[in-house]
Amino acid sequence: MSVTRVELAGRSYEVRVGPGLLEDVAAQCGPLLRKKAVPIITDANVAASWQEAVSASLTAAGFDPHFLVLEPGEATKSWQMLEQVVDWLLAEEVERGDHILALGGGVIGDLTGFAAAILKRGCGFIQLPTTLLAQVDSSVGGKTAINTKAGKNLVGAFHQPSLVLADLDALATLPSREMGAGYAEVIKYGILGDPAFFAWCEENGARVVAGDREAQEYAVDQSVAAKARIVAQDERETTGTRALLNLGHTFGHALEAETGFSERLLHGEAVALGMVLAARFSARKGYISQDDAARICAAIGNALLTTEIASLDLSCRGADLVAHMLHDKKMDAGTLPFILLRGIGEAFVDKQVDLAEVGAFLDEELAR
Ligand SMILES: NC(=O)c1ccc[n+]([C@@H]2O[C@H](COP(=O)([O-])OP(=O)(O)OC[C@H]3O[C@@H](n4cnc5c(N)ncnc54)[C@H](O)[C@@H]3O)[C@@H](O)[C@H]2O)c1
Ligand SMILES: O=C(O)C(=O)C[C@@H](O)[C@H](O)[C@H](O)COP(=O)(O)O
Ligand SMILES: [Zn+2]
Repeated sequence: MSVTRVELAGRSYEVRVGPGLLEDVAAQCGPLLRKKAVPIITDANVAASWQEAVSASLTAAGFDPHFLVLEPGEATKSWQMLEQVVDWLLAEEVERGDHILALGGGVIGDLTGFAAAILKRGCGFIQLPTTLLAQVDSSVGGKTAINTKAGKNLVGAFHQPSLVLADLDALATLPSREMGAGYAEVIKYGILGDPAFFAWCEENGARVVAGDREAQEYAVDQSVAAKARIVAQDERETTGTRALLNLGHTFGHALEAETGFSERLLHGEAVALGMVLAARFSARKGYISQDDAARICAAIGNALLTTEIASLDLSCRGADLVAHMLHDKKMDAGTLPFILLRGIGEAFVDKQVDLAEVGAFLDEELAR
């Protein structure tokens, strides 16, 4: 098992990565569980594969696990589900000093984390991420949120977990499309800040997605270390450092909104397309070479991810995607900062982007 600490004044916590962590959840969570009853939020797909193991570990240690099993999918990050979760936690008599367990992917982690942030003005929670995406990204760093009609993650809070247990065994039951989507957030760390890791991804990305355990372990460890470093520097995205983790997301969230937050386009798939667009737009602006943009597209495509928005068959124009972007949380006094690239491993925040130019660029991409 490897351990990375997310260093935050007074609220540091461990991210443990390794096999067998869900089967050992009772011992791993140890003193964080103060009461016999343990509230656990999960979804039906995760429950089918992992509820029994988690339940057995807790029961054997004298705990009484109580599960709330939700519908899988992005639509679960909603006001309605938040209300259901909060009402259930209140009925469970969860107190501020208690910990709620989030067993699942980013949807369950973001929703449970937000419920924990607002329940009794803030109680504890533990992330048990079961997707590649959640292990490398969403379980670490304390961004929690739900979606609203206006867009992605628009209501939420920064609320850090007390512990993250990333069990590599969980990846064995993950559908391959979800593995590809998670891989987008892995290669993101290379593209935004680590050319050596990007080169490793070029060589090994296909192995990660195909389920090679050694490659997955390396990818998760490197990603968690990168995210922990950035979050420790800029927890609340105020200095610009954490904003780099939004590489591909301004384009990506607009694509998710346009496709109705549906199965048509998963978050990671949208981020993959968004990073391709950020790379091509950076090349168009002369910030990076066409060769580097092509290298980024090829590395993303190698992991079986779609790299052309034209393949989505959207019936919209560039300006419609730009309209979605105006809800981006990075909007600042009428300008929208974009995360662009000066090179592979050199992302930066560009506050001078002309949205009309973005619209025209997207019209070309939609027609490619
Ligand atoms: N908070 C953050 O920093 C952050 C970072 C990245 C993404 N996100 C959010 O995360 C969400 C996407 O997360 P995701 O990709 O994990 O999606 P998800 O939570 O919807 O999980 C993907 C699918 O895999 C299933 N699943 C999960 N684990 C499984 C397992 N081990 N075996 C079998 N099936 C399993 C789920 O039921 C679901 O159908 C988006 O809402 C995105 O906005 C948040
Ligand atoms: O942790 C961060 O910071 C990120 O930006 C990680 C992203 O992968 C994640 O999708 C995040 O939720 C997007 O941030 P948002 O602030 O645009 O919702
Ligand atoms: Zn993301």
